[in-house]
Amino acid sequence: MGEGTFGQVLECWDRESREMVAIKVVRSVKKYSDAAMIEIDVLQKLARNDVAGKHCVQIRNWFDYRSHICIVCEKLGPSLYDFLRKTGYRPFPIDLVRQIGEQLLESVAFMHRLQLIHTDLKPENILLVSSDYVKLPDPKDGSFSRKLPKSSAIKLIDFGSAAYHHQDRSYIVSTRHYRAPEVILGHGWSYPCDIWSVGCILVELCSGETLFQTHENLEHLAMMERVLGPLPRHMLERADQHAEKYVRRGRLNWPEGATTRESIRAVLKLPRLQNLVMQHVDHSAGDFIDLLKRLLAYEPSARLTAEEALSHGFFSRYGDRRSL
Ligand SMILES: Nc1ncnc2c1ncn2[C@@H]1O[C@H](COP(=O)(O)OP(=O)(O)OP(=O)(O)O)[C@@H](O)[C@H]1O
Repeated sequence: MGEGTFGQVLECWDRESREMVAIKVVRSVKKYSDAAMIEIDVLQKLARNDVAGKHCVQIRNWFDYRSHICIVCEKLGPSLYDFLRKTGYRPFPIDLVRQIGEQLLESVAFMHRLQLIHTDLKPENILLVSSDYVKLPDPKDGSFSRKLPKSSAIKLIDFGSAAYHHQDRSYIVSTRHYRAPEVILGHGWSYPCDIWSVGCILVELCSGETLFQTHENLEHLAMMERVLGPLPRHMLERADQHAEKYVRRGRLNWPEGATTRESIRAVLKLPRLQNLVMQHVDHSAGDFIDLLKRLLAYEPSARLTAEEALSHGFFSRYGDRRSL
């Protein structure tokens, strides 16, 4: 069902419970086995606290097979990334973005209440519960070629990088595109780094494209400034020894520090957040833009918490319609 540096996820038939399950078979390398044991611990804690099992993938069992840690979980559907990829990166309608966004924030709020930070939220780690989809008429030509999930129900997976609030929080976290500015600038991080990732994910669902498509720190920060406005001086001035080279006289060293002309062009090509959203959303665009600005606030302490975000007008002003 999936493959990575950690090992493989296999679809299996559980003869005792008579159901299909997903088994994560971890490579027999100490680094990965240790991470898997942490993931098991987190999955068990989540399961104990989420009796209805609606926020996160449910662990069924685990065992050690010839020094491969195997984690047995309920079988879920495709990831949001897989769904987008298979449908040609076609943006999701705003009502679907709202339903997914609300559940995502509920799951993040649930983790944060348990003092857990996911640290690797991205469309690959958000799975649709069901693989069923509906075909809808394409507004352009009327053909039934537009695929959407039949149900918007989602759950989080991949707790291998989850961290407790009280742990050391100085190392680099998150997959590049979903990484918060305080992580890049080496300020240390906490719950707000998950919220930044949620902001990036919601933009991606509504546009079909990764918001910050980059592989380099300075270019990444320049992209943020292009979409969201200038980074505050006090944040730039607090950059650690690895990041101080991105700052000159209290501002981002851009475009002077760019490595190529393509890089400058890639940044210039990006629209402001407001324009980006307006290109894809008709109704409720105002509420959506306001929510995104608060999820993508540079200053971590100014960013909404998951709980606060759930009370935002983008969710409260519209009815809850789980299935389309
Ligand atoms: N319960 C599940 N049901 C269905 N598919 C799953 C399930 N768990 C994992 N997968 C698939 O396997 C992939 C890898 O799983 P997971 O993200 O847990 O591994 P990982 O080591 O953390 O991967 P990564 O290298 O992306 O961090 C997922 O992206 C998903 O496609």
